[in-house]
Amino acid sequence: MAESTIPQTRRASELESDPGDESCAKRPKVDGDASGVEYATGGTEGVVERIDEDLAPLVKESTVNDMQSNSLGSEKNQPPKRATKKKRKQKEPPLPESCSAPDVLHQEICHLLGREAVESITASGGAFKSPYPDGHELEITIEKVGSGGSGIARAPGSESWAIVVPFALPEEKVRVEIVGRPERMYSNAKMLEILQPNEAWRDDSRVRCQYFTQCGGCQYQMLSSEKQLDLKKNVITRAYETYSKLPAASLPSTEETTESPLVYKYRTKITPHFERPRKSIKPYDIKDGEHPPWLKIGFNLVGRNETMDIEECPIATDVLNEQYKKDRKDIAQKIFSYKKGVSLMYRDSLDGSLDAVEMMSLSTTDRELSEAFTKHVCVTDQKGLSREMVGDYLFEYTAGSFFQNNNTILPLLVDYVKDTIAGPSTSSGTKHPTHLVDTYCGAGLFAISLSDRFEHVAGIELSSASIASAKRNAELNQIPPTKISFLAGDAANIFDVVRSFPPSQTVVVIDPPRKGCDEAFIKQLVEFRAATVVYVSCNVHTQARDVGDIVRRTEGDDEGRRYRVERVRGFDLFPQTAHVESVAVLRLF
Ligand SMILES: C[S@@+](CC[C@H](N)C(=O)[O-])C[C@H]1O[C@@H](n2cnc3c(N)ncnc32)[C@H](O)[C@@H]1O
Repeated sequence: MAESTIPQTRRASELESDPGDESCAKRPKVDGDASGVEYATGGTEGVVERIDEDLAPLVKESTVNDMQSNSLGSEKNQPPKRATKKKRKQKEPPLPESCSAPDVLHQEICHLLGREAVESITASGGAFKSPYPDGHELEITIEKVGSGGSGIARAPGSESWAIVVPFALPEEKVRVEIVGRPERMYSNAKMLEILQPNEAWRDDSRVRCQYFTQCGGCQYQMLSSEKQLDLKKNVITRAYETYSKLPAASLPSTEETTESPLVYKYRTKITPHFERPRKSIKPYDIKDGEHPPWLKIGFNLVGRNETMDIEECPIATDVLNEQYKKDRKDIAQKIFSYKKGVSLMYRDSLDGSLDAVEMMSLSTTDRELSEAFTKHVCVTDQKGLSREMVGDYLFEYTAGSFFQNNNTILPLLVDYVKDTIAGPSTSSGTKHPTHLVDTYCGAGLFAISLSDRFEHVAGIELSSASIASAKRNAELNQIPPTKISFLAGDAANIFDVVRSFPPSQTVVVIDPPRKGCDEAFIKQLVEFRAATVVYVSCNVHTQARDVGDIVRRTEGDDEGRRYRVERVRGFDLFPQTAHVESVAVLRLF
């Protein structure tokens, strides 16, 4: 197993091209070639770190400042206009793409201010006309927490403007400073002082990280676990209300969010980054142990595309922090040798010194005694091999490719899917489905973990590296190829492969990246009409959109076989942050 003390690095721009890292946008169209050919992809990652969804800029240019400077200037004292220099009309930025983080926030602001009011202000050209300039200080009372984790308030004395404040809680009276240009119907603000805390929710003694409120990674460290779980449940409910477009009566109540067994030290992958020194800094010998004050290695500052220096991350596992701290020293020593900015990768793995086949052949007692099942190491090479157990199954995958980032909650997630597949028992007893299709299967997490319940299992995944891992994982877990098969390709291609699977005895698991499923996939899924569909997602907004689409497409079916949403539940894969993993179960009736 590749385990390296020198971090293998690549530029942030390369990481950003990973398919799994795409933030939610318009439903993707299928690429020209959907023929089942292999697509070579790099590593993938379902959850984007460091994003502050509430503060993600809608547009870079054209805000009220520009518009006002164009419209408010008095004609009297202006020099005569030159006939050749025509004033360019400022265009308002387009609405954010449906389901994107800015759109989710926009919908929440519409809900707060009233949709009609927002529409009429937008029609009159006032959507970017803030009552406040950058730097203005004021006192406000927070009304709610947005899905991205920030507090949202109505501007005092104004029914038509909102203020978004990270780390502020409902009912809190806070003094804030407006930062930056206005966004559509709101200003961003930073909290200066909490004048009246929400004592029922806030307890700052819970905060474990010295960088909390500066780093953009966590939003909720001041909250109890129960409150975090509750907020995430509400995010799911709101997402379905807003994006599924299904009648409220047809939706089940969102179940209680499943808590992560570890709420700190759970994160098994982190990707801190740093920039090369500015050209104005002349190279010099850095003393042993010195960390130049201008060198920032870490994660983004909240709401900014700027790195802050971070020595450790308390939500990451111990082995990751140990290796990272060591590497920071090495990087500082040789910082002038870097010609480009670098994204580092740290992946927690079981120690790979014992051969995987040998490891899996150990008896239960020997497993309990063997370090192979307990000793953790840190893998820093994107192409290195990482290894982890989920329940009784062993998974190996290349460290830079997709694997879920919180090992402690995975058995709970897998068991929920397993139990829910069985369906409600009937008077004639429950007949368990016999066939499983795992789409967007990565290294085979669901296909392999659920395989003991099925006669035949098929998985599909775009990344050929992940498919190679899935095949190897099936072997390691002694699942014969006559029972399980994996295909590299676009998810929609699986429906050609599983023609022999009886739909009434088949479960389809869907676990796409943040952008959700494309139309070709949904169309074929609906045509296939599996008895049960389990949709796992790290972006509940695209999930709600897709689930609504699936259900609507089966309305009016001649044979009356429609999908209904039977269950929806969140899993807290990312405690202390506003992210939630959501599982929806659709059953054909
Ligand atoms: C959120 S991950 C889920 C992986 C896996 N189910 C797991 O839990 O480990 C999404 C996966 O979808 C893959 N993917 C992205 N676009 C795809 C497509 N069009 N067809 C098939 N797989 C795709 C990514 O490579 C990534 O492995």
